[in-house]
Amino acid sequence: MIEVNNLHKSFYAKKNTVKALNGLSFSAKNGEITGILGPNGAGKTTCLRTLYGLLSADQGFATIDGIEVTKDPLAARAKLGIFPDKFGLYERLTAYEQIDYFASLHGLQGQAKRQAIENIIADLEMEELAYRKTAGFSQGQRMKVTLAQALVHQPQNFVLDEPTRGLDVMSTRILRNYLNKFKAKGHCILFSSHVMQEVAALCDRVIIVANGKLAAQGTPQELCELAGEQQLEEAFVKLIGSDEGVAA
Ligand SMILES: Nc1ncnc2c1ncn2[C@@H]1O[C@H](COP(=O)(O)OP(=O)(O)OP(=O)(O)O)[C@@H](O)[C@H]1O
Repeated sequence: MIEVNNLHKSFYAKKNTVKALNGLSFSAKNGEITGILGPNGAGKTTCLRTLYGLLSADQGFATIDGIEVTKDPLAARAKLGIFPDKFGLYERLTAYEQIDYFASLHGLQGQAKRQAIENIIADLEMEELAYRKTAGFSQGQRMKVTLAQALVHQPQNFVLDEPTRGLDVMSTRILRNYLNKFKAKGHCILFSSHVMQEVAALCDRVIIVANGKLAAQGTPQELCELAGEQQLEEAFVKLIGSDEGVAA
């Protein structure tokens, strides 16, 4: 379970200050896929970076399975898989070596590590990719390696930032199927998006963020009812009070 409590974060430039988070609070439960939906610049990535421990909030806190991220970052990260917005692969490594590296960073060793790597490779049906260097991999292949390295330590919680950006239909379907399988095992999944169809198709609950704070939350159907609209896109525009930065 992931909880975000009254997060505030400002970025200071020479002439102006950007308030990226302005008192954002929500929770994402086990056995559910929760989507953070918001227009460009709403604060989604800033919120996720705070969860990973890459940014520290000016005020408020985030917890992963009850562990406060800033108080015990290593323990919190052990319970978290991260799928970042850019796939940073080490192109001279094979897919196996890449996954092995992340498994080691999470403290896995020896036979337990080998077993964990083999399990995730089998789970993602990437046996044919495993011993190839990742240089030249397609976006879909890179996505699989990124998923494998995020989940090799079998975290309870999985956070993804704009996971389907740049993926074709087949890769998007593979990712969605995998997230549904992961959810069925009782894991907590939180992902950010500004793509309506993706959120409507995948999410049990939606957190709508605008101007760094919660604008509304609920199931896609509840949000439509709240806004008196049939489509999530229309409901979203009504609930944030603008259509700026919205992607269909
Ligand atoms: N490192 C930074 N330095 C200065 N400003 C930043 C920094 N990171 C984010 N911001 C600003 O904070 C605000 C929120 O940005 P953030 O990336 O969290 O939004 P987002 O909802 O993820 O947007 P998008 O959908 O476009 O990715 C934006 O105005 C952005 O320009």
